[in-house]
Amino acid sequence: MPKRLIAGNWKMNGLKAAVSEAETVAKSLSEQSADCDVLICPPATLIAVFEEKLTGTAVQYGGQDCHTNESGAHTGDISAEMLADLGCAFGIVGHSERRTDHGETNDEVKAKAYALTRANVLPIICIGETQSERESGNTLKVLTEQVENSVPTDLDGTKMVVAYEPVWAIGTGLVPELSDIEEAHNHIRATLTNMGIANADEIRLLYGGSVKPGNAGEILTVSNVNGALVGGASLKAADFLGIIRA
Ligand SMILES: O=C[C@H](O)COP(=O)(O)O
Repeated sequence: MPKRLIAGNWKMNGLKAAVSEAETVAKSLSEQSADCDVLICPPATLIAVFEEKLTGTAVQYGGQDCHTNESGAHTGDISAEMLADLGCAFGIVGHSERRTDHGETNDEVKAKAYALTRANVLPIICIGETQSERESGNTLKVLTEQVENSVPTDLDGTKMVVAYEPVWAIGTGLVPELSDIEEAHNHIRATLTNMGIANADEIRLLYGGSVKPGNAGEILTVSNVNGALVGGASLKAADFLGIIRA
């Protein structure tokens, strides 16, 4: 079974003072190690501060998005190489907020995953159904389509992470039944295997959507759940540590 990954996504939250929360997490892990990898993806404005404060600690850090090109005239964008330059271990791509706010397609998400791989940054590829897709009984169909079209087939399974985030569970306090999470994760694993991806059984499948200290323990026991992608609860060290220790 792959080593668990507990990843925090700060989204568009956090000024410089917030880095102390990440430092508190790192200090706690130095006093008592955790049986999982720990990652925080701050806003791009803080990545250089993370490099300064967290290099050499047990807290890895990463980006929330990247451009597909290495450099060029793309105002406001950041390349995978720029993330690598600051020591980012991972990069999130295809988060539902990027798909919604910026109209990102599966093809673009896949291209971004390749860009990260080019720069030796591990992609965390996000997928997940909307509420209406779930209500119309199309959850597994949507997941199949997203996995088949967002995940590169020629990357080794140890070199990527897939995050299942039901869109309706993000930031709402709503969480699927554990049996629904299990069905989705088993389906995602089977789809990745059917795609012929090498070491598909080693791909870490994260669950994301209203993960809190109080529900993380049971979610992390679900078959084929190899970690969590945490939004709101990753902003405060106490909450994030509660999930890491769950
Ligand atoms: O990337 C993280 C997810 O969108 C989950 O966010 P949340 O934990 O605030 O629901």
